[in-house]
Amino acid sequence: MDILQVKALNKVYPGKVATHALTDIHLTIQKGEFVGIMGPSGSGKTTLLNMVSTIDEPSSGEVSINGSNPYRMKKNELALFRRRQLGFVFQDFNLLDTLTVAENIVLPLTLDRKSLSEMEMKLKQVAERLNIKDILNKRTYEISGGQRQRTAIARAIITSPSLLLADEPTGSLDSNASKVVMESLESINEKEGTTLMLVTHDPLAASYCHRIVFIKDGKLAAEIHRGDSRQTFFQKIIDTLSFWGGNMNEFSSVRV
Ligand SMILES: Nc1ncnc2c1ncn2[C@@H]1O[C@H](COP(=O)(O)OP(=O)(O)OP(=O)(O)O)[C@@H](O)[C@H]1O
Repeated sequence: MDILQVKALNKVYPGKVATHALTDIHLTIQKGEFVGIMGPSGSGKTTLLNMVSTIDEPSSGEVSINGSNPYRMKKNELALFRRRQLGFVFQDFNLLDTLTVAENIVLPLTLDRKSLSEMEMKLKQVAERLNIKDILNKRTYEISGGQRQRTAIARAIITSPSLLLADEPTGSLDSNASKVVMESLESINEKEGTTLMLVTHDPLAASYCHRIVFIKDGKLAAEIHRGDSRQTFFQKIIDTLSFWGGNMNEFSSVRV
């Protein structure tokens, strides 16, 4: 079953000199897949993520998520659709410092006016999955970067979204915390069957994906699939990045 279908997608940013950020993108992501998007700086990764997350509108083409085209929805319908069908994880966590970890996590359910017992049950489930049970009563400034990102992931999955979108989720973390965060995303994908789309510069983070789509100058340039070995996939990612002209200085030097 297709969770995401992107067809003939184009995005032009108008201006004195218009930027053709995406050209004729076709991309399908099936239920349960874990797909990475990579490419050099300015290649169009964030633009693609913004079109899928409905943050910004395509200039032409189609986006379909779980069978619905969000760009044909009215404003209220779209807000509800985003809250129920999509989960977001960002580089800088986007947590509210005035709330505890638990309050941050249940925020989407509060907005949906779910009962207290349902919130407590779901909070327990996601906190166990992300291994953050012991920090639920802390404020977000009292926990580490890796714990903050796991809190953000817990908040993103508490509504059981059809598609979890992650934009550089390890970008602000050291290599140990990155590993724990990527293992958490992998476990959510494997155990909950959550479909994931991840934008990253980091080959190590990308090596957790099943499939990586490379973008160059706004066009799809290559696609590689992971076999049994993450180590081999990591090397394949490095090779593909250097072949497609990414500046290797942009990529982290971590090793599996
Ligand atoms: N709001 C905007 N207005 C005008 N041009 C934009 C806008 N956002 C992005 N661009 C341009 O579109 C192109 C693609 O940018 P995008 O941010 O999608 O790239 P990226 O691959 O995510 O880059 P990075 O890895 O550096 O984040 C670039 O040339 C960028 O300058």
